[in-house]
Amino acid sequence: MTETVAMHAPTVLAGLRGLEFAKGHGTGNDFVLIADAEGVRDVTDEQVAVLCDRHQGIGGDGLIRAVPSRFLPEGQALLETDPDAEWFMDYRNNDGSIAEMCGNGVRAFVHFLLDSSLAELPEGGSLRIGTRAGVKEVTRIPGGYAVDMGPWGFIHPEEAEERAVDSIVSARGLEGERPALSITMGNPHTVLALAGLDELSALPLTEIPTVHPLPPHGTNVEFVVPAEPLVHDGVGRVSMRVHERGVGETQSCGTGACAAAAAIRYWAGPAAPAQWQVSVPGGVVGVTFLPAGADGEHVILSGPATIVARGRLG
Ligand SMILES: N[C@@H](CCC[C@H](N)C(=O)O)C(=O)O
Repeated sequence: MTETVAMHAPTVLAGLRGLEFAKGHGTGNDFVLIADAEGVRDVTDEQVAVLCDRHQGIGGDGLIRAVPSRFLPEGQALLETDPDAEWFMDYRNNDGSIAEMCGNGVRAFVHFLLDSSLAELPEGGSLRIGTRAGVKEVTRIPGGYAVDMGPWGFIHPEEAEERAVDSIVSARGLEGERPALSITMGNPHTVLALAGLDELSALPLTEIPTVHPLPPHGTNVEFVVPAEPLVHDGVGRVSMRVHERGVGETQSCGTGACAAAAAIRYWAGPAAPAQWQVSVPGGVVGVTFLPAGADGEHVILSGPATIVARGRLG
């Protein structure tokens, strides 16, 4: 569906008058997307926050600017070793803060490039996309996109390897402090397992959970419940809700789903499968762990991406 939306932009948006945008999502994780082919639309933190506001703006969990890598210092650095990374995903959380990576966002980003005729991609073909967490290869698959998210890692490797948990989380509505594991997917995540789906659905997630020790740049927090049985037809299954850094609760988090699967798989031990299905309030995403290479175990995230509307700022 394509429709035109006219906004009465407050003063803060005055400089963006006439800017074309799209609204898209991946499993309910929603974004305002803008194309900046000339590298001239450096949206301020305040403008991001207003555009993403669900009452005074367009509304979204984040804003994504599609800009040629050559216009950003971070992008130029990537082009030196990866000249195919023509486009850069400039991702911002809905409070205006910068995040290194967004798994649902990078699928929506590629879908937006195709929908805007800024790139072409046959099914089975791939694009290399610059992000603040390095270049990600995005492959078009039936019904969506599969992203090589790069290797996962522990944020506190010594503690994680010694005790299988490395931090403590408390959250409103959750009884007591719970052990957790902090994992990087380029951006930070802290994963804790709950007793069951009742406990998961009862969480209000209206306040930022407390994590100790807090990773240096804050963290996204994933509350997960492994399915029973955990593995069905060779696929591991987990339900997840997330409180995102710089956003609040979202319907889905792609990097969070990868971190959740990595934690549950680590806790389950060496017999755990490589393929996982992560159910989130906004749908289901797939997570697959590739055999370990020189830089660790790469994680493939797969799922849909949709553009629901296009418009122009008034
Ligand atoms: N929803 C995203 C993650 C977005 C960034 C996150 N809030 C952070 O600050 O790290 C995803 O799909 O990965």
